[in-house]
Amino acid sequence: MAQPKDIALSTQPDFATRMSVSTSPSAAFHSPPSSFSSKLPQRGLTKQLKPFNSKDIKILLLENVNQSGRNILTGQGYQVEALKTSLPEDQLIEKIKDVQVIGIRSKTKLTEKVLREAKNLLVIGCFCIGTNQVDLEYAAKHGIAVFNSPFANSRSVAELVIGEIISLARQLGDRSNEMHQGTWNKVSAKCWEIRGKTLGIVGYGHIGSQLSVLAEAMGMTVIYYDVVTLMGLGTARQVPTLEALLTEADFVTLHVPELPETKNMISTAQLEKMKEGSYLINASRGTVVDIQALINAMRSGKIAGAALDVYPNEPSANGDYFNRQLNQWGEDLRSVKNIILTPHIGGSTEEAQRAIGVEVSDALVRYINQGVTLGSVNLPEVNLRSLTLDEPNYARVIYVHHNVPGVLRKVNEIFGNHNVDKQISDSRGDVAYLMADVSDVNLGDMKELFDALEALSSKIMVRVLY
Ligand SMILES: NC(=O)c1ccc[n+]([C@@H]2O[C@H](COP(=O)([O-])OP(=O)(O)OC[C@H]3O[C@@H](n4cnc5c(N)ncnc54)[C@H](O)[C@@H]3O)[C@@H](O)[C@H]2O)c1
Ligand SMILES: O=C(O)[C@H](O)COP(=O)(O)O
Repeated sequence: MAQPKDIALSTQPDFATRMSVSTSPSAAFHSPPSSFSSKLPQRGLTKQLKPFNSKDIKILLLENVNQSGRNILTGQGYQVEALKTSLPEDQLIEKIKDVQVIGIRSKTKLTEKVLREAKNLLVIGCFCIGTNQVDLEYAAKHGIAVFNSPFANSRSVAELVIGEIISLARQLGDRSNEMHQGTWNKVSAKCWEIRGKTLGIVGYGHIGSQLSVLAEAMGMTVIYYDVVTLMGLGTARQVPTLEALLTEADFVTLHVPELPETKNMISTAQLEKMKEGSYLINASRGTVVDIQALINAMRSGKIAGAALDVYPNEPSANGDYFNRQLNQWGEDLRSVKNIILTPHIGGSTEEAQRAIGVEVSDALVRYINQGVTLGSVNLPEVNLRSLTLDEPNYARVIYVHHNVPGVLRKVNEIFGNHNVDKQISDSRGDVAYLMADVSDVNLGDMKELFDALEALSSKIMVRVLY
């Protein structure tokens, strides 16, 4: 049976040692889980936990998750099935029934309909930044944690956009296509340096702010619009409205999440506000730009160039799928001049994929083996110091429950005469997460605790690890 070893020393070096990736500014506000902090004094060596009502941990990885991540998961003894593509809904529903863990990227849609069938699912790993493809609320209400990698591909996206700004300003795509057709077409008309031009960044988060620094280093003036008031890096300046940004920028680049408010954020009215002969770049989500409106604006000459990395409908696998069947404007878009079309490769670099593989797999392992939710995007972030080999008869009880009055009293009644060595509880909206380490328990005690918690009306999910 491929299970986490009963009581084993963790042989994984810590994340920061294996991959020198940067940490999110917000990460500094959390204490690191103790499995990260091998240099801190510990009472004993960390014990790897497993469920008392033991089942194999089966994991389905879709969309070609990087080998770095697969190695960590198989190294834990989990059963891992890895596929290169995403799956059509009917096949996904069949496969997801069987697994405790699913790893996806941006294509796999984990809707309520799919998740309803995922009766064994404990946790979802999004091996990417975006989590819009998952019904986060449904998952939370069913005790399914969701993790992502919030910034490991930000630099890759920012670098791609820098390349596109220069390529659009110099019409590189068209010149290269012409040469591939055997045509020598040496022109300077409407080809520009980017020095001294204004870059307008919509969404000044992880990617937008990275891009800001790179663009300024190349002599661009940077302005940005964000719904949150944020300090600009370097001499970048926040503008109060999207309209102010559109009227001032020579290049507009979009780095907002997919939300109802960002759907068609750039459509005919916004394109009309943009400067004559300006450029538009979208490497965020396909729903953010009204593509038919963009085609019209480019045909009229209002917009001099565009780069798109994302589309409302994207195919689940590589192949000749970018056509009218996928998106009805497909062929029109392909016929426009000075438009760079890329197949959602903003985060597709070796560096980013390797780092994401490690970061998300580490989060999954911590969650599966220890119940730690640090970094979860849909459950409260809860951490409890790891159990050690000095604590052999302990059980870690995890109780995910509806956030209603009176639950803690009932839970503590169930703990009854046991000694609760440490306990923590937090809530996020309607869902609360409690973790407690109980000492001096045997397998029979664990079953009793499990059954009693299962019977509570507030229960969403119970796990007992030892
Ligand atoms: N093309 C790719 O391969 C690729 C790779 C990574 C991320 N992405 C996409 O890029 C998006 C941005 O990534 P990030 O890491 O910078 O995200 P982030 O969360 O760090 O930053 C997003 C910013 O957008 C702002 N924002 C939200 N709604 C807004 C609105 N209506 N108007 C203006 N600003 C708004 C937020 O306040 C935040 O500052 C992701 O959500 C993802 O969809 C694409
Ligand atoms: O959300 C993301 O990180 C990007 O859109 C990249 O998605 P991908 O991993 O599917 O390329």
